[in-house]
Amino acid sequence: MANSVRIVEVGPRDGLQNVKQSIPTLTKIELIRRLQQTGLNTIEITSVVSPRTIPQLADCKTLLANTDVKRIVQDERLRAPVLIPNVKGLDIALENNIREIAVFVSASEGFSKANINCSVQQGLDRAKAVAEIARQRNVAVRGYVSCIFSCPYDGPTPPSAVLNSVQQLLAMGCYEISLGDTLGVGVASQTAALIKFLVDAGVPIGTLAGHFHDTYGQALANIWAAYRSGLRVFDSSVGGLGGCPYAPGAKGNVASEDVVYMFEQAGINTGVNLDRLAETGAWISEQLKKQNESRAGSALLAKSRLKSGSKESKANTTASALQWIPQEAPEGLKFFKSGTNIKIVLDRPRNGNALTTSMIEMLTAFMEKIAGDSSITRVAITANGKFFCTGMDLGKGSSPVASGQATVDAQFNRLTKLFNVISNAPQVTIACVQGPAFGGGVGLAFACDIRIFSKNANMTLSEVKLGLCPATISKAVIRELGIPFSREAMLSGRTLLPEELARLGAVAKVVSDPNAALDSYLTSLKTSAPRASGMVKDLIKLAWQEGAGPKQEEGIKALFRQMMLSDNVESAYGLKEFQRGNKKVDWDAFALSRQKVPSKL
Ligand SMILES: CC(C)(COP(=O)([O-])OP(=O)([O-])OC[C@H]1O[C@@H](n2cnc3c(N)ncnc32)[C@H](O)[C@@H]1OP(=O)([O-])[O-])[C@@H](O)C(=O)NCCC(=O)NCCSC(=O)C[C@@](C)(O)CC(=O)[O-]
Repeated sequence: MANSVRIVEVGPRDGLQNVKQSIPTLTKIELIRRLQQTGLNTIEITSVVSPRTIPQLADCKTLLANTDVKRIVQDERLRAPVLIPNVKGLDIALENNIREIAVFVSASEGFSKANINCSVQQGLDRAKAVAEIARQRNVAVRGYVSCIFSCPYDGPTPPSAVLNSVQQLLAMGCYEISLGDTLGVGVASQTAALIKFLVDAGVPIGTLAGHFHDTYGQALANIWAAYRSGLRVFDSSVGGLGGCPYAPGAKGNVASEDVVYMFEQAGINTGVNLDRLAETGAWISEQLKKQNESRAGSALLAKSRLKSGSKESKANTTASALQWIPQEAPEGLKFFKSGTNIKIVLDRPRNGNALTTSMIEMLTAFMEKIAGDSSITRVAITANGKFFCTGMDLGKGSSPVASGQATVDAQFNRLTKLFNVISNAPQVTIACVQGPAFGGGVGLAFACDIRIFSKNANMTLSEVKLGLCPATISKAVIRELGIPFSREAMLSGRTLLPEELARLGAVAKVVSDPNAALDSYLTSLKTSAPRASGMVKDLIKLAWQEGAGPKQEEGIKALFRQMMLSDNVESAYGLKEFQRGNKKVDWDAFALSRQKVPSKL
């Protein structure tokens, strides 16, 4: 037996089309982007359908026109089929340079009539018209046959009916036929028997794929039986997204995480990063406010939370432990959300979390994105591994040091933008420094409003030892440490210890468990009103930038007016709560209740 299989991820199409609530296009695009980062090499991205037939995919044109989706579709390593019902849909796909499509037919008359309002043969003729044009345009075509075991209208499906559809789809040029147990009623013995029937009738085993739904909990057993019968391609849906329109409340597609787990545990390679897939399943389930239907995904995430050690697990057992939901994870970074809090984790531990060009840009873009999101009130920055951050990437071939003028200017702009966007964030920013920081890493921590330090963390403004100077970070460093201390620290390049930084007031807490301390600090800030916190930040900025001048006076007056005037909903609410005896207002609940535009996270 070959020891690898190909997983065809159908979540963004088959999964989402069965979800009841409306899903923002950006969420769909983000799902596709995350799936691509798991190593999956086939992702069915959408279906070009009439908005009336499938309202959930009404935004297919917008999605296909999106630049991120276009880039993903053109990625040579990826198959990104789009399901096409007719020639009109194909035209739209071709306009968007789709390189692969899928056509679909039913093996049973009743389902064909109900699903696409025509007979099986008419459906096959329609698929043929689409496939022929696609083939002429060098577009690969995949075929689906639904109701391989049973039809909700006609009952059991004869294997000969499946064979007829498979043979016609192959004849029209489909390179692969996915056999769909649409109702999820089949069992392993039926799966093996059907595959044998098809192969005995001359269907090459290498052209078949399995598409199993989990209505009766049989999907994995069917997949394993199909694998043992020689199939090497399986459709599945991340987080078990989807459902069965004929069995309300029943589970839909088998979860991709469960399939990957099963094969990888059996030593059969899927090429998929299961941890990333599990995080994606949890993320999309959270976005859709639904239960994560993947058992393997849920179990792996629970285990990794425990494993991430005494630190996180201990934190999670304390009263103030926060539940962090994974969000985007661009290279070298991980973003999490918990209520109105965001946690950014530098995640390039092998290189001490040194800041690559892409990390700086992604971090800046993320901070810019959340700056306008009134439902986010705090942002924490922390890191994985031994170091918090070893500063600018100094690696051979990746460092912009000793380059041409344009590269140097671009790096200056990049770093300046990053430190500015953090310094000017409307949210309260907290650096949770879990290990030593160097150069730009020190800048990152000092660009934040507040710092929590692990006992083994420290800071080194090491630039001078490398023949460099702490240029772009100096604004934030001098602001927080003051001129005499900064001068000595920068000139000596010595290690600054947590206690001396705490004595200066530059570090709020020195703790043995920084993750737990971060969670509990964030929880304690629930009683600080978000707009008032923004005003505090403005006051500090006025003192620092306009110290004792007329502009400081004017700025303070403007802020005073803002807080006192009757149209300040926050102070009006705070006062009302105080007068009714509530001394601990939950400002997170207030922020979420006032959110007008849905959060993009
Ligand atoms: C951190 C220790 C003490 C660990 O010292 P160690 O424990 O002996 O470990 P190591 O030196 O073997 O480092 C572990 C891995 O991290 C990598 N690494 C580590 N740092 C970086 C880095 N910056 N860029 C790229 N890679 C880095 C290092 O190359 C190695 O990777 P491997 O060789 O195993 O593949 C040592 O590696 C070290 O001294 N690193 C340099 C730290 C430093 O001086 N950073 C300042 C950078 S300059 C800067 O940030 C300029 C800026 C932004 O401030 C200018 C401005 O303000 O405008």
